[in-house]
Amino acid sequence: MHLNHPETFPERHTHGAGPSPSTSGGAHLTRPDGRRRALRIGLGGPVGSGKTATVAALCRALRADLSIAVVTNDIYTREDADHLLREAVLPPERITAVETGACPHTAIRDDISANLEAVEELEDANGPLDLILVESGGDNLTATFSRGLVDAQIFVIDVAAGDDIPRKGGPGVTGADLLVVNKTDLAPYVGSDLEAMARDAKAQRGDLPVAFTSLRAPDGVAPVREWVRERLAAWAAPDPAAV
Ligand SMILES: Nc1nc2c(ncn2[C@@H]2O[C@H](COP(=O)(O)OP(=O)(O)OP(=O)(O)O)[C@@H](O)[C@H]2O)c(=O)[nH]1
Repeated sequence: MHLNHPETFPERHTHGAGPSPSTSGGAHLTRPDGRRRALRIGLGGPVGSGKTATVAALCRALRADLSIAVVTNDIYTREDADHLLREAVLPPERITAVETGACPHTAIRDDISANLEAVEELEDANGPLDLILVESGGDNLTATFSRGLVDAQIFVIDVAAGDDIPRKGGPGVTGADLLVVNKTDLAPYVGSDLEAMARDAKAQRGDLPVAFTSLRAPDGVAPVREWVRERLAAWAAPDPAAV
């Protein structure tokens, strides 16, 4: 148990390579060697919606072509990082766990220093990287990432938690760059209406994209993977402001 004030001193555990100097703020787009830094994508959403499963599936789907690292945020444990390590989705030195204390959202939205340091150290130790995935600890529907920490954010909800979640809105549902409605395989068992969820999401989000996924299906992460690839292509373009 960690007794530090959770909002001020999130703790961090890095595997493999030791610390290296923190060199750039979250808003800086280039590394000291002039290369563009990795695209940082945050994944947030309620407890158990499938954030870790999505991160694992993305790593498996993209690791052959891309250099990837992951930061996980858990309240008092390092369960998500341990899960990713057990599943061997990436080498250990590419996975860092931040322990956030009581309020997971503060470490990705308010005091982002531990997460920023983690992404910078991952890139310094393993870099140059193409992509860093930052997984939030499971939180409520209001958890969103600071734009100083990530360049784009994915909000993951699941159909088993109720098909009225898109209708209720909230900053994650309305404002995330990609809304993922996961566990579509469970819809028939829990009586969730996927078409109504799609309609409600459209009403809340306008033209912002929505991906329906079942990670139980072969290549079920495909719509998210394709969205990430589009983001990466825009990031590599001469004007990354397009991301
Ligand atoms: N049926 C089904 N189960 C899924 C799917 N995606 C994830 N799960 C399961 O849902 C449970 C929670 O998934 P996680 O990926 O741990 O969820 P999380 O959002 O990371 O959870 P926290 O980190 O605790 O907030 C696990 O048992 C997963 O295997 C899916 O598409 N369909």
